[in-house]
Amino acid sequence: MAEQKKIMRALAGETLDTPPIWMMRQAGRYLPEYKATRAQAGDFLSLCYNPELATEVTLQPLRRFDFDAAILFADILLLPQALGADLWFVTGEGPRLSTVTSAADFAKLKGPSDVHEHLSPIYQTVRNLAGELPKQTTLIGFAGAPWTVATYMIAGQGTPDQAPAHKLRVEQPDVFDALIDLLTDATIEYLSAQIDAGAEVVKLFDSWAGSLSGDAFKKYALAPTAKIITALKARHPDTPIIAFPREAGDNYIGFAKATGADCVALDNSVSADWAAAKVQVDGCVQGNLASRHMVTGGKDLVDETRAIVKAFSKGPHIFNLGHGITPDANPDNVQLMIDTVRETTTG
Ligand SMILES: Cc1c2[nH]c(c1CCC(=O)O)Cc1[nH]c(c(CCC(=O)O)c1C)Cc1[nH]c(c(CCC(=O)O)c1C)Cc1[nH]c(c(C)c1CCC(=O)O)C2
Repeated sequence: MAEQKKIMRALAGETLDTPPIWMMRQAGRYLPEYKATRAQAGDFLSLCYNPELATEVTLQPLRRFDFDAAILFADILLLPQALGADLWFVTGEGPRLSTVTSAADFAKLKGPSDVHEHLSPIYQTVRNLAGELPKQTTLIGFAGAPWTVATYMIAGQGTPDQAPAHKLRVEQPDVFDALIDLLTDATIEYLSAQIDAGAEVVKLFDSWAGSLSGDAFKKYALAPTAKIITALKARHPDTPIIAFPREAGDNYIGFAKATGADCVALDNSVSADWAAAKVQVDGCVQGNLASRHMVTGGKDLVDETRAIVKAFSKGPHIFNLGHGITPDANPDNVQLMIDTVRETTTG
């Protein structure tokens, strides 16, 4: 058997001497070459839907840095667009969507298996990448988790507290539940097609999971994730799945077991020592260096990177940031992080 890629070994539960590394938003505005390709595409969405240029920006960080994975260049909001929502990005502000706040709005959306034609350029990008990536590099596909995607569809934009989504959840539970169910089924379709196109791992981003608690967390973060993972495992039993219930806090405990995820990605609000004891006991974890170190660098970056590698050294671990790298980051700090991880022996 050919030697397995490091990420696949960690996801299978192996403890490695040095953890594999990749970085959320590794293709992005901190790289001048990304900005140049985005300008060539015209705007962010045109870049996402252009397989040739989306392939190019996915590969750009790998030319600079020896990462163990590439993540498909796309966005979690392409799925709502495929379901019929209007989507546009306001420069300097972020995404805007047509809103879903009533049964009538919901009725206008398409069905789960109607998404493929709209998303076919994304599948083409995955096919391109599967053919072009170096053989030691793992290709990660992704989607937003239903709750997080719903927060954008309901509010029509990002919100600090997800209040419009909570309001719909409480005041019109039938509409809210129908939207979560539709997103759950459409996400199964979308990720399954990414796997068919060549994604070796898929990741579910639940960026706003931390605003759910108690039964609401179980019903809208945990249960949809479990349903998606169960359906994907039935169709693609050998494809590992990473779940990222960001800022879940104590709800990280038991999340992998309850959902069937092969790996739980950790934000940087939890300490690595706590997560090693409470979360890594169930399997692979990913994370959890604060993104600000990619801006500030120096001794602080080195110390914190070493501490994270050490804390997770007794079990399977994929080194990553706790959230995406920001546009003001310095690429030299990314190299310093990689060098530090690989110089820190975990034995
Ligand atoms: C919530 C969310 C979105 N998108 C995503 C999430 C979940 C992860 C998270 O919490 O960050 C996920 C995402 N977005 C993007 C990727 C590509 C893969 C990667 O490099 O990680 C991934 C995995 C590209 C992107 N998605 C976006 C950019 C910046 C767009 C640009 O070039 O102007 C990139 C590279 C835009 C985007 N897309 C979204 C927002 C809120 C914004 C605006 C904020 C910002 O500008 O950073 C929605």
